[in-house]
Amino acid sequence: MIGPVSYIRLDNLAFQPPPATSRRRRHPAFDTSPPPPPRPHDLSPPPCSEVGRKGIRASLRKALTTVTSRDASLSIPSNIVDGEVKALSASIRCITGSSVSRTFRDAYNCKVSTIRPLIRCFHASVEHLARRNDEPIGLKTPSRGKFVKRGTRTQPPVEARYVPPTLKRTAKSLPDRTVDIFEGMTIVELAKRTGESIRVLQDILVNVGEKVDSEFDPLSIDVAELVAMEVGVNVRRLHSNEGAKVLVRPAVVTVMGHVDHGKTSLLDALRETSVAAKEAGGITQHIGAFVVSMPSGASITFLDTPGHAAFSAMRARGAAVTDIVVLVVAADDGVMPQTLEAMAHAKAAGVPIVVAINKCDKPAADPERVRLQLASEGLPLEEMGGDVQVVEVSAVNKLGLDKLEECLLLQAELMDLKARIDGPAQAYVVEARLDRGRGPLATAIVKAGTLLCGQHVVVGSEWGRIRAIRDVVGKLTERGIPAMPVEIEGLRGLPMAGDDIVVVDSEERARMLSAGRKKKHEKNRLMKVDEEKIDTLDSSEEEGPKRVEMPVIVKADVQGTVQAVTDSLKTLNSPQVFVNVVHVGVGPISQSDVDLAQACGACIVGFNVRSPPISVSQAATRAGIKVKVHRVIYHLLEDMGSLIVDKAPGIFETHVAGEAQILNIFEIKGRSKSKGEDVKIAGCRVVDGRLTKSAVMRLLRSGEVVFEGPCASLKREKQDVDAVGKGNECGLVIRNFMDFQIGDVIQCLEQVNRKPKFISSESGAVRIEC
Ligand SMILES: Nc1nc2c(ncn2[C@@H]2O[C@H](COP(=O)(O)OP(=O)(O)OP(=O)(O)O)[C@@H](O)[C@H]2O)c(=O)[nH]1
Repeated sequence: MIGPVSYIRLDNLAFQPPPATSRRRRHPAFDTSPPPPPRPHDLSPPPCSEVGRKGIRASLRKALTTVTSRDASLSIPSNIVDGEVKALSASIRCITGSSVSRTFRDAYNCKVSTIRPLIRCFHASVEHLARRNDEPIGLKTPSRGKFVKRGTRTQPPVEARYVPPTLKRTAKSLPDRTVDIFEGMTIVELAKRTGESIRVLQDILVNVGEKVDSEFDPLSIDVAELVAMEVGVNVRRLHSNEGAKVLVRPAVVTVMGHVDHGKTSLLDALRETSVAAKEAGGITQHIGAFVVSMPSGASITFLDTPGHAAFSAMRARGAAVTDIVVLVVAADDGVMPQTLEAMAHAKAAGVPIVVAINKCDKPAADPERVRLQLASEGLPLEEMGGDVQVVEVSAVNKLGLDKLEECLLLQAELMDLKARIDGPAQAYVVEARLDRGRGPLATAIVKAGTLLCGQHVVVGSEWGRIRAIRDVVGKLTERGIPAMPVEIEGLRGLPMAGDDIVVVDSEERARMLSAGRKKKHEKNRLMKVDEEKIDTLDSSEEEGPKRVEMPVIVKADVQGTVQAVTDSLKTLNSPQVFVNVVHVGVGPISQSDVDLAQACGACIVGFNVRSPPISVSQAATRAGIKVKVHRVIYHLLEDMGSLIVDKAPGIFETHVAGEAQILNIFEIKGRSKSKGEDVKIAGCRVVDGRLTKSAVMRLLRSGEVVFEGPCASLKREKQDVDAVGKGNECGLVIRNFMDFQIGDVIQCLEQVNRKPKFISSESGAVRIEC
């Protein structure tokens, strides 16, 4: 389970300016300082034997004091995970502007080989801390903090302190920079784009086992990606079309629109005119895409995943798979929230829209109203002088389909869609699933080049050698060409919708690139979890109740639904409960899911998967793990919503449970049980609700609160009672209060725990309201 991020503060350490001989890149904040005094002689490396004993933290502190060589209030997360030493190294780099090895070398002013034991000690200390820690994740690489200098140009800084970045800024430090890389680029070019020094890149090259003689030697695009990933930037692979054969390619089209406006019906109707239906006499289509051929010989590739989830997922990974969006709007219903959402998606992705006004056969159909609505939403329709084509169709009666196809062809022609057909393929995953017999299968759209059987590929962070390629009807084929939907077999793991497919030279390269991407992916994931936590943290801090975490494991039939379910679950995050998706996977719920759930106290959510085998269900029941399997996303969210509501601590509120009026006052001498003091009893009549003995009483006089305190005694006709209802008379004593007056009002205050509510809107959006 993820615990809160805690920090070991290394404050108040003595300021030790860097040595005069230091070759370290110095921070501007230190540039005005006088020549630093010679390095103290007592900086001898701590003995390695310290590691592993109780002095671990002290050893780390000492190592860091030495490394940073200055007053460093560096925050080191105490829950560093194994393998995250790099992140700590990054914070060292952030402070000193240099790598750990180099910082040590500079601090000791000697060769790295001489102080290697100290560096090892440092790494071992961190790793040991990581292993000892129960909280497995939650580390953030500190983003660059800033140095605050005290002192002026003439006066040397008396205090220079590294101010660690705030939690919020740290979490926002997700690597969002993307650089373009291409085959044959040099280290110099890569250094320019990534902003790293040539020297650092050369070191990384050596680490990844690549030998480059000169900084002007061309790098392969895979090596460039590996190096770029190591310095923490995202990459976009550019492929040159120079000298390649470029041909017109079919358009790839996605259908989007509001719930129930007829997306599936329209795709079904179009599919009937598709190649698959014609070739195989209407057999069930094999993969999540189909191709419609026109009499002119042109064709259109339709992606068979209506809805926004897959589209957003692809766009999030920068996969420009879709060329055109068909926006389906029901003629009777008009523009609805998800219509606008789809428009926004297409606009953000820069993808042109063709509008299909559906259900025109219905008596209540009003296509003109839809046109006006779309125009008022800023969509420049062709009929109104814009460039967005509109077609009236009826998916059920199959009317207007040929017109829609014509419009799509025209749009494709306007876009002049061309692709290189020679050379290594550039492709994107549309959908991925696990087949029992054939292993991971990915439906992909080739965007350029040719994908061949036998090629080594890296797909997202998975890799494999293509064992078989199948076309839309499941027929084996040797190659995949631009805009052709294919299913590939032979991957080692399951990729995700939107992942890119990269062809590499060898298995070794594929393994290496895949490992690099996995590492980066995991790092990003951890940072994202922190960012999500922090996003809703502010309000929870103000309101008081401590935020609890609900770990969840998501299993679904295909990768696209895994993503959709995960994204939907995140919408249920609230200041009181944080839904933490700790693991996702494709396929049925297995024993290992139950084991994981038990280890981290998670519940398991299955969507569109078979119920788990009896042995697995029994194991889950024994371990007290909640397993929820659903086929309708709304039911799943509703179910999870009630779990979240149960788990939420709620907010305690004071509630007036009853009201009484004082009619008489009795004074009894020496009656107090503890001290034998006098006691005053208020004789009251309950005028509203009820008074309970366990509650707090509030005394009001002329509407003003005079006193609040616990009830010391509540009696009815000399009998002690727990509660008195409306209309009854009673005698009441309030602890430490005797100044009753006839006519005063006594309110009975009870604490009520207000739990959050699960709210669902008409458009299907859900949320938890606190
Ligand atoms: N009369 C009429 N009904 C239609 C037409 N197209 C779809 N429908 C009906 O509208 C309902 C919803 O159609 P779907 O194709 O499931 O709509 P959808 O947009 O895919 O729905 P979601 O997948 O839930 O978002 C079904 O009952 C269809 O029969 C049409 O052209 N005319």
